Amino acid sequence: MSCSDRWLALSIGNSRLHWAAFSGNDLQQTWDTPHLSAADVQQLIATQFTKSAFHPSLHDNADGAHMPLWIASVVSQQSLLWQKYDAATFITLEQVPLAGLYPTLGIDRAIAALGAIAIVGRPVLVIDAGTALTFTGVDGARLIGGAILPGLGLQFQTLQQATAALPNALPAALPASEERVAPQLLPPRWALNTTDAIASGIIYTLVAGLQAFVNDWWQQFPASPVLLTGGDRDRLYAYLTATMPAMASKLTVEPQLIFWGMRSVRGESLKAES
Ligand SMILES: Nc1ncnc2c1ncn2[C@@H]1O[C@H](COP(=O)(O)OP(=O)(O)O)[C@@H](O)[C@H]1O
Ligand SMILES: CC(C)(COP(=O)(O)O)[C@@H](O)C(=O)NCCC(=O)O
Ligand SMILES: [K+]
Repeated sequence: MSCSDRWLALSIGNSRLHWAAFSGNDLQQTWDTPHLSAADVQQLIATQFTKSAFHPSLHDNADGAHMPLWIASVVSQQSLLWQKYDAATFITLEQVPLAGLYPTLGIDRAIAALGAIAIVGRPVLVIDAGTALTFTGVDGARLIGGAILPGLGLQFQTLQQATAALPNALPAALPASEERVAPQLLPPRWALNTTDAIASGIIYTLVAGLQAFVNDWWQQFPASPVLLTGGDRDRLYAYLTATMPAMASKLTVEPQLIFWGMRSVRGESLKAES
């Protein structure tokens, strides 16, 4: 692969930015950053992403050509900052080859569904445990539909913000090695202190709701793969494993769905050009 095959994928979510460095179709690195200021973006463009604080894999990006940047954003204030970058491509729903998309569907959901199709085929259900938690189901080449609710972090935050006496009781994340096998991370359902009571209410309700959506999906599409992605995927998977191990064992955690989807969109777009 020559340097000119390198490109960046940027998925702009409501909490943060998700980056991937590709060489052609090979995903080489992924990392997350906070949302950027206009000055940050200008500097990244001016230095062609080689700024030391940015990402080590890009330090040798010095071949002169502007690094292609494919952007999928659900936060317009953040994507607008890249509008003057001549090597940026903004992915829109028109570039997603699925029928039944409605105009206000989040591009992240459409692209994650494409990514899921690319790796496991269809029908497939994507659960994105991000700022919002979303269900997005596709069959054949059509969006079946989905649902949106406050994500795990947001449920804890909003309860704290809207009440006078409640703390933010989001349990600390476990070290990665322990995350998938840690039943002790669950609070008792019938809690006897405030922190546990909040965690119990949010977590047991969330996993019960998730089970209801997944079971309904499997009634319509028996044995369809169900993929779990987003920043809270490991935490949620740990809760599911602890509460409903049989269901959890049939779900697949896939951190990079959005990038597989962006790779598909780019591939189709390059094919159409040539
Ligand atoms: N470093 C982090 N910064 C922000 N959120 C994080 C971080 N690590 C884990 N999370 C969890 O990820 C969730 C956000 O998911 P993510 O997929 O990153 O968001 P989005 O794509 O909507 O910006 C939060 O609810 C939070 O609990
Ligand atoms: C539902 C979302 C807020 C999820 O965003 P995220 O949690 O990934 O930051 C985003 O996909 C969005 O703004 N969707 C538009 C509404 C819809 O999908 O119907
Ligand atoms: K997301």
